[in-house]
Amino acid sequence: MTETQANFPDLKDRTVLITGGGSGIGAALVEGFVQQGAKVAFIDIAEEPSKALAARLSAQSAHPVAFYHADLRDVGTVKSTVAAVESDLGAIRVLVNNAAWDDRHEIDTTTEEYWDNNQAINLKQVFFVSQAAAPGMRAAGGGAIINFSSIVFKMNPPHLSAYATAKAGVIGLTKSLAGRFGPENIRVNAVLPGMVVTERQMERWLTEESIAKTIERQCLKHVLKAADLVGPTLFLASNSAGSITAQSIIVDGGIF
Ligand SMILES: NC(=O)c1ccc[n+]([C@@H]2O[C@H](COP(=O)([O-])OP(=O)(O)OC[C@H]3O[C@@H](n4cnc5c(N)ncnc54)[C@H](O)[C@@H]3O)[C@@H](O)[C@H]2O)c1
Repeated sequence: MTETQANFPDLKDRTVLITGGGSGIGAALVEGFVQQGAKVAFIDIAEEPSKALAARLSAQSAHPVAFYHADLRDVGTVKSTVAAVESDLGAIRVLVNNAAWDDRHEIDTTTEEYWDNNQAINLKQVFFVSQAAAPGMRAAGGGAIINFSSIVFKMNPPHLSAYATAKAGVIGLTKSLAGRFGPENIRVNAVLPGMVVTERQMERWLTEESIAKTIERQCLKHVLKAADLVGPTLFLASNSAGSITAQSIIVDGGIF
């Protein structure tokens, strides 16, 4: 794990919204922005771990960490939750679209309902959260949106067709939003993690053997942890990346 010691003074007191901030990479991002002195809000569907995280970090934060319980698949809920964040913390200047659901499925048995649900969490909400946050960013003079994609869509994954489709879509969406919002000083970039070993990944998909196989493919021979995504995300959110937009940064230890 690489710990970030970076300090981005312009992130201090900035309103930051992170989707899926209750666990895994999202929770590390919430903590990373808190350490910069930002006003951090996060949305998650998982209530208990999110409440615990917000309580733990609020105790060490310059600003209380605000958790909003919401299901991002519902566009009406997205709109009302973003409006609540703005009303409580002011215009969102940094948006990190991190929430996702990396479920595996068989092509032969995939239903229309499954497909639509998968796109709703992995792609559709990324557009609608961005749409909801953009007017406030624009009125405040600009901002940064960071969308979480994945390297997996480049790897021909046999059981992830819906997720891989959505994650490739996130790249297209990133470039389109960057084109539309650039004149308004809103930068939009994507981050593509490789294999990041989180508690959930260990519970659901990873084994010691599969981890070893991936490390073999990486140039860097260490296991990537959630904290490894914090530095690149802070950088893209900060004024240090002020001329970077419409880009994708791969954080995979050197598989691609
Ligand atoms: N972990 C990895 O190896 C890896 C690899 C490549 C890309 N990524 C991407 O990085 C991001 C974070 O990955 P992670 O492994 O921490 O993900 P995760 O699945 O562990 O966490 C995602 C968070 O989103 C929340 N969430 C899920 N559905 C929701 C909904 N309908 N409404 C609101 N919140 C919801 C979950 O409760 C969870 O807290 C994701 O976009 C993922 O696709 C992760």
